[in-house]
Amino acid sequence: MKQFFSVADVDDLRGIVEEALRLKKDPFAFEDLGKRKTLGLVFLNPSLRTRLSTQKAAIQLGMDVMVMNMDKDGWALETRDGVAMDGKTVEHIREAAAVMGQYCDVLGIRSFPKLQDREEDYSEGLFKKFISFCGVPVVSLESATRHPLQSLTDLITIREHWQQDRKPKVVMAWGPHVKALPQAVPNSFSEWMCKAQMEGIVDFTIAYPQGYALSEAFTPGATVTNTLEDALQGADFVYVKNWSSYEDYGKIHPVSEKWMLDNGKLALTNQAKVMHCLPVRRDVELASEVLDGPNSLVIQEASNRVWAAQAVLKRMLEQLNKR
Ligand SMILES: NCCC[C@H](NC(=O)CCC(=O)O)C(=O)O
Ligand SMILES: NC(=O)OP(=O)(O)O
Repeated sequence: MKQFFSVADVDDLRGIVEEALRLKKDPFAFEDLGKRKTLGLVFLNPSLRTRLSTQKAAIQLGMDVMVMNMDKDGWALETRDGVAMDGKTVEHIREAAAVMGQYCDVLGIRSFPKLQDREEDYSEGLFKKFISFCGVPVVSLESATRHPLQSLTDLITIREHWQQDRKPKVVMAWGPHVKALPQAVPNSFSEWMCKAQMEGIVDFTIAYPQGYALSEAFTPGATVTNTLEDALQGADFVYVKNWSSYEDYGKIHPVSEKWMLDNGKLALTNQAKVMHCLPVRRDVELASEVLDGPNSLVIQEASNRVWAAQAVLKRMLEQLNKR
């Protein structure tokens, strides 16, 4: 694996999930694979889970890890080409990425969308430039439009909690929030679930209020509804997430119906397990009675971030060692 940016970088969905679950059973089975290899994690935005789980995964593979909080500790980064840097930016991504590629064998980068210009965000310009200038394999730690380590984790978590013969009904349900959030997590979850649906692993439904449709590029084959109660009927997993409007890009539309998942709404499901990528705003996005209740998987889900990252890094190291 040379990059991990989207579901398209994985050619065997079932295979990578089983690989991650084997690593969970035997975390140090490949502790020499990453010996004398360095992982660099570059953050342009905050992170708890991605930062710690990816470090832990790398350490368990024997790698050394360096973390750069570019937003706080780095020079102000210029990403545009063809501009004289006579303003606030100090260093161009061309040099910054190339230099980090000299120090590291694998790099990860987190860069959220600005939510101002849809075309700019959805072009993934910063991520693509980082890949082309650093010259080493790159793992997305959440880009403008996707969060593949989270989505792989989510598929692993569903697989782990589903032992029945029939396919589980997985519902991604929009939840309220106080501010405009990216579409990266829901785009990515949908992209992974649509592929899983095509491979006969799940049935996938998305529920959101009017005005919150995602880009159709991320939802091929998904069942879509604007009624939360309809979606929840018979659900085996409910994946709660807020996102801002894609159509009216980055905006929040007032929603009159109650969209926060609480125990009353959860009762409509097939005793569904409840998932969320975290961080979550309690009693805004998701009721604390659900988060603290027996159906919540959020902590196991966060725990599984380690195995998703370890499976991805293992594949990258195997590719590097072939050279
Ligand atoms: N990495 C997981 C989610 C990150 C981000 N959430 C946030 O920015 C939450 C911010 C807040 O609640 O103020 C998102 O939704 O894409
Ligand atoms: N779920 C997730 O990516 O969490 P962090 O933003 O804390 O890394």
